[in-house]
Amino acid sequence: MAQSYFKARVASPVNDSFADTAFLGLGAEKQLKVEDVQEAYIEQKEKLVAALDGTKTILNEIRSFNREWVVRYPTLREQSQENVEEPAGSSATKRHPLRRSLTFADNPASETEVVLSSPIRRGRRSMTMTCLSDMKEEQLNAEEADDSESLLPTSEFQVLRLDLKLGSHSSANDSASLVSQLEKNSIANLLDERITSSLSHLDKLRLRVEDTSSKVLVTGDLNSGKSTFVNALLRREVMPVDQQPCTTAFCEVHDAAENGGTEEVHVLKEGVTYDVRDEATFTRRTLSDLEEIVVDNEEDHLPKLKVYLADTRAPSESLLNNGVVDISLIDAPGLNRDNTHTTSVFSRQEEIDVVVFVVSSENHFTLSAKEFLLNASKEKAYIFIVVNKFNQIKNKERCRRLVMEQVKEFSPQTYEDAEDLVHFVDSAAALQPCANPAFDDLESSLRSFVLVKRSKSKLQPVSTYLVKVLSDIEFLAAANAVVATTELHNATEELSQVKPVVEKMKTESDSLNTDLTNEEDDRVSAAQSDTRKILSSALDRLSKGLLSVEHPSLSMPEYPGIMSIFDYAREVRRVLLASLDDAIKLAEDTARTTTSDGVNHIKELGDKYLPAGVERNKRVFIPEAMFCLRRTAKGRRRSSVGGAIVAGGSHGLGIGFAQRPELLETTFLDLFDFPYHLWSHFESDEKAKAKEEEESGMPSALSLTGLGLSAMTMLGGQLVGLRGMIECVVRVTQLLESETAKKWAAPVLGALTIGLAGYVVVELPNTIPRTVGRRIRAEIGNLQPVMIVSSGGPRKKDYKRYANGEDEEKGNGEETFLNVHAERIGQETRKVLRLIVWDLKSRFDKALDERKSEVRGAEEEEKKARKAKEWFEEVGKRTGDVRETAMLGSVA
Ligand SMILES: Nc1nc2c(ncn2[C@@H]2O[C@H](COP(=O)(O)OP(=O)(O)OP(=O)(O)O)[C@@H](O)[C@H]2O)c(=O)[nH]1
Repeated sequence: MAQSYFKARVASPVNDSFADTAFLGLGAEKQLKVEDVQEAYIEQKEKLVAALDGTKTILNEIRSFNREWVVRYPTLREQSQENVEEPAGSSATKRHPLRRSLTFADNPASETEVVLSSPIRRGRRSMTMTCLSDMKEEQLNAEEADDSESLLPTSEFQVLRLDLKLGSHSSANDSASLVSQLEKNSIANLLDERITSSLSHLDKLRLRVEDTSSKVLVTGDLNSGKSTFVNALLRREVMPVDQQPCTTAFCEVHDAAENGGTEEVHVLKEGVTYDVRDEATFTRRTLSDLEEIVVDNEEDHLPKLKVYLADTRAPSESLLNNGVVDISLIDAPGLNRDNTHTTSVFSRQEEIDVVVFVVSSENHFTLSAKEFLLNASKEKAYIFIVVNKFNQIKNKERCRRLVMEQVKEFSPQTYEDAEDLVHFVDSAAALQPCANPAFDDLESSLRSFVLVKRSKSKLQPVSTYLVKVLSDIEFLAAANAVVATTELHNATEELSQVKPVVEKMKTESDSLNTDLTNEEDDRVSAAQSDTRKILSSALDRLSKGLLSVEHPSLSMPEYPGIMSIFDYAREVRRVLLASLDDAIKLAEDTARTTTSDGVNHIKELGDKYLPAGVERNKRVFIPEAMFCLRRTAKGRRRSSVGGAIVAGGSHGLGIGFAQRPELLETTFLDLFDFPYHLWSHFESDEKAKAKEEEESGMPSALSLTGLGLSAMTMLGGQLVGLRGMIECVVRVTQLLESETAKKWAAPVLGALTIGLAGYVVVELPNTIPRTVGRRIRAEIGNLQPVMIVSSGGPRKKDYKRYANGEDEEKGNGEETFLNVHAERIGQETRKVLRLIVWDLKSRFDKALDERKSEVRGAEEEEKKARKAKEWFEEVGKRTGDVRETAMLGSVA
């Protein structure tokens, strides 16, 4: 297997084993070692390829996971001792060395205390993070002990770093303003872009690892002697050399064997992939054209050349024709020529395996040189340094010392291996035929670095990059696992609070409905029955000649004397009717109180059934608004708006009966309730007949007789009680039939007349209120018309029922009166209660729906957070494993 990595045998006529040892310039006894190195290289290369693929898979997974769960970009900060609060009950006296403050770019103000930990797995460590609040003291102590023997894991981004200008120096205000600019999603997008570019770099690295050839980039400051150095390696003056800056192209020097043994120059065409066998991809030129092609090109157009050279030297001496791997030497433009050139060189260094940096011993490292080297050392731990033009330096030791100090600064690992990697030579002298041991030593080291230590020169950069990316992923995964754990806790906590509320509300929904229905029905029934009681008692009192209800502003009129008896009867009628209005008002006031109690109780039910945090009904109930007229938009008074019911027609409430002209009409019957007296003496059919007459308004013969007698007695200047008058007529008739009686008739009649006159004078003032009251009570059923109006307009049915009791048993108008008012007041009560009941029900239903959706949301969050937590933990572990593979692959 190792053989396949040796240079194509067609180009090397010697046998394998001889070639391997001889070409490498090693003794035959070292042959075994070379093969071992090749074997190890292949093994390491395969591991690295696996690690590369594993890393790509993980990065791709993070990208797609980033779409469903926004991956957060974390920052870890050391804490100052005084800011640290120990967890309650902790006896720890000193702060945990791995304790950090975890913040996120999208919310820098919020910090989570975490402890980094590195569980030992197969001898390697991979980072995990635990919230301090989730850790027990023993765990803290164990971590501390563990840490004392180990290195801290990487906790800062190296490759996936986003330039968000965040850091320990940013003030709280800066952070706060940053939050508004950098939302979670935009940071996630930036991270996605960073991952994408890292993925494309991994692709390049993979190609490089798979590529059996090695690319050696020769770069350095302008005029430092790069072309001279390449010529010295080739022992030919091929690359144009000038005292003034001249190289303005990338010249990639290959063994002519790769071009069928022909020495020539291929100028690559832009935009097409170069193929040595496809002339369409390049322009063929001769070596003598090289100077013309390389020198003075436009700044924005640096041609790429393939220069094929036949190195006539033995494979043991030649770098190009080495018999092991295809090597290409790239002569690049000087770094500090201008920006365009420098940037181009910077970008090329990513795809090459070995950087040979040529520095003039006269100038040491310039600023651009240091910048380039610092950048290159991020990936390439080892850099081959050629300190050129060394012969002309007088104080060579000082030059060595100063150069080495600088090397140590930008690449400590190169400094460690300085004997092999840093060479002080004179390239120009190497082109002379005389011996140049320093350059020979450099050449041997470079051959060894490129050929034998390929794992160091070719694989190490890949491994270094991979380890950095994987450490970043571990950090990212660990921090996001903390976020997911916190979100999981939050969701679980929210669920534990909201779920019981929803369950309670679900079970209580029915009982709330029952309570509300009962409350409404009970209050309406109470209002109706109170109305009945009040009005029924009012009618009873009326029939006894008393005010329906006691009222401070209402009293029975004084009896003015017999001469104003009609006026008295009219006034009595008006006062009694007004008192009936008061009774209705009293019934309404009682209903107001009942409704008010109902409203308060419903509010209490709201407090009982509505969960905390739900806004209560803040509307204030105004009882006075019940049974009130409201004005319409046009200013017309409506008998009812919103269900107010008007008793008393267009006169409105409270001035109903007492203002109705037909009710105020006073007749002789208010003085002598003739039918009433007749009922006491005649059979029931007569009673009905009389009542019928009264109702129809057509007096019968009897009532006419009564009327006639009343009129007669009034004409005589005296009033006689009806009962006495009738009795008198009956007795007189009986007496006239006997002779004895005829004798006594005249004196008896005279006495009777006197008695009757006395009775009228004394009794009549007392009987009028009773008579009028009884008559009003009887008239209640015949009221014409009483407007019963609801919010939907007049209700004909009620109108009729009240008007003539059509639906009721005839003559039961009083019952109808009670029913209509009980129903009216009940309706108004129900209307108010129903509104507040509806409000409470809707609040309850809305709150239940909201909490149900909160539960659904929290369940979804919990599910997502649990999945994310498990996912990040799994990715963290997997990344740790891949990192181990990547690190194993780097053994030189
Ligand atoms: N004495 C001495 N002169 C050298 C050495 N190397 C290069 N020079 C001279 O330095 C000058 C520049 O050499 P180049 O090889 O063209 O330098 P370069 O770095 O390729 O130049 P650019 O490609 O233009 O950046 C030439 O005059 C060389 O002769 C050396 O090792 N010793």
